Amino acid sequence: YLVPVVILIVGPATWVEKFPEARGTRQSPVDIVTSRASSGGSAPPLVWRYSVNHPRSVVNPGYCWRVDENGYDSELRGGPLGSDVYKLQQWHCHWGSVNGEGSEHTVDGRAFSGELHLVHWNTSKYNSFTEAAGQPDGLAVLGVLLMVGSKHDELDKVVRLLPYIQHKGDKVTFSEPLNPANLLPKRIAYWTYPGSLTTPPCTESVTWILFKEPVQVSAEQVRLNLCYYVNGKNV
Ligand SMILES: C[C@H](CNC(=O)c1ccc(S(N)(=O)=O)cc1)Cn1ccc2ccccc21
Ligand SMILES: [Zn+2]
Repeated sequence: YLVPVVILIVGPATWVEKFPEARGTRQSPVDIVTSRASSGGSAPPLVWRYSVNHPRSVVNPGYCWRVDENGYDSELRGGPLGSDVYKLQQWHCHWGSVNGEGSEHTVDGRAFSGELHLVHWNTSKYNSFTEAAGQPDGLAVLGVLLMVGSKHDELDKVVRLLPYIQHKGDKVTFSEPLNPANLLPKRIAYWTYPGSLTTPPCTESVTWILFKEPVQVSAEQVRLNLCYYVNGKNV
């Protein structure tokens, strides 16, 4: 007898049907082929300043976790961003189900255990994040590659709250001082390219800035991230 084979394609391959942007010319993530990257030339330095003492919310959006900055002031400018000033809207992470394959971007074909995204929007040109999210120069995302190593103290301020947001839509607000700049690597060399949101609607509105140096997080911190987002606890 013939076994009915139902191939359920719910991943990126079907996104094009619902989100025409996903068929675009600047889709993210990409594999960074380091030999083809040009040197930065005379780009101005990338500069950032974040607010530390304000209430933040950790949300379970249904994949990994997201920290909302709740509109508090911050600035990202310079580098590939021309003369525009961008503001941090939220930051979130992407983990894989198995250690060592969670990152979205790969470097010379190599994946990392996870990837942190600090999402900024262009306040020089647009009036809201949602408006900016639809514009080619609307967003700038700092990408940080995560690898298993020593425990990350700043990230732990979020990881220790994960048990309280086990289900999709859960949200917990905390006011412990936290400096997003401490999530970035010590050396700030980066690759940059014009890309898109990596999740639907995959809008081509992101100037990607991916730091070359990975940041270390402990195996326990990866496990905690995984156990709340892999066993379907957040559905
Ligand atoms: C942005 C909004 C929801 N998506 C995001 O905020 C988002 C941010 C960063 C990434 S990543 N992984 O690339 O850093 C992915 C998604 C979708 N959305 C809602 C209204 C709206 C209007 C135009 C375009 C998109 C719009
Ligand atoms: Zn992301």
